[in-house]
Amino acid sequence: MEPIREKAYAKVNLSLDILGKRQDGYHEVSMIMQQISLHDLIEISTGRQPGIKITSNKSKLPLNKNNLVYKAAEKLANYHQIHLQKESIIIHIEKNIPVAAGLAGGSADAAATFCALNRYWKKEVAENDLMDLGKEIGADVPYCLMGGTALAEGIGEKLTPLKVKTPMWMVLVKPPFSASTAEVYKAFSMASGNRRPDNQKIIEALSKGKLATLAFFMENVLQPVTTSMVPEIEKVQKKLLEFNAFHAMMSGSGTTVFGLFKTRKKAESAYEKLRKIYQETYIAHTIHHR
Ligand SMILES: C[C@](O)(CO)[C@H](O)COP(=O)(O)OP(=O)(O)OC[C@H]1O[C@@H](n2ccc(N)nc2=O)[C@H](O)[C@@H]1O
Ligand SMILES: Nc1ncnc2c1ncn2[C@@H]1O[C@H](COP(=O)(O)OP(=O)(O)OP(=O)(O)O)[C@@H](O)[C@H]1O
Repeated sequence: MEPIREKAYAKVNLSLDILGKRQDGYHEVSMIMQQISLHDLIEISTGRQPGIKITSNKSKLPLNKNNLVYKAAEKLANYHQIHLQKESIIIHIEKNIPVAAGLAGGSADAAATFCALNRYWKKEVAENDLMDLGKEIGADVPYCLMGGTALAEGIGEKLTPLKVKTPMWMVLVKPPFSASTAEVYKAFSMASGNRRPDNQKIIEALSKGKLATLAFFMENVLQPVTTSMVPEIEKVQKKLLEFNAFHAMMSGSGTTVFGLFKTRKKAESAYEKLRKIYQETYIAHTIHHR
């Protein structure tokens, strides 16, 4: 049988606002999510030994139960009442998305695993049920299942798809330091007075293709928090702007910074310069389903 392949696309946060903290420690957010062409590849094939085996081209990735792909397989098997120990499946993760970078690489892999395994087992799951299973794995997983451009509220699971008039090119730079999402949220203070995004204005700007307005209202309230841990973020942002990005901002809890460009040519020119300075530099465009 031919292996089943599914692309797992990364995301960037065009905005990230925090509205409050819940009893369970999670934060109420309001953020605009954008899927991008940078992707991992999930490949399912039949193995020889019983159980699930995870392999990857990236040596540092956990290949055990801590991998979000394993958690996704476990949850989906449970839902379909399939006994994983009686299966013999190899899940290969071709990792291209930088790890612990604010680009939801692990969440995207989990979402793609759901889709690939449903095809492998020839099963279907109602969209709502799949979203609920995803939420149990991570706050970004429901969005990764939906893709495209969306407003994400609640802890990130309440999704509204958005219209975008103009696709965009971007260059992403992951400084050689990471930050833990949990630690960044923990260090955030509601009283910080950090600059906040105006999501309604961003939504309008996206639908009309008004890039200057979009740039004016984009903010990530976690950026100053992560920057205090990894000062390199500010340097990268300045470099992206110096190389003609019309806006540059940190994605998610960081540490990746992305710069938006008016043309593919401008993005390519910045990419060529930045990759000589930072090893983890990527070029991508936005992905739109509707
Ligand atoms: C930073 C973002 O990537 C922005 O899109 C997400 O908000 C985080 O999504 P994620 O990594 O899928 O998050 P999870 O794996 O569910 O949670 C990781 C940790 O981040 C914190 N967390 C996450 C989401 C949220 N709305 N509030 C939080 O406080 C919690 O401490 C949690 O223990
Ligand atoms: N399939 C996977 N891909 C990447 N990381 C994984 C995976 N499974 C588990 N992890 C672990 O999860 C942690 C976070 O990885 P991930 O790349 O998803 O972070 P992130 O891009 O910051 O996500 P987010 O933007 O959702 O906060 C890493 O420390 C890694 O060891």
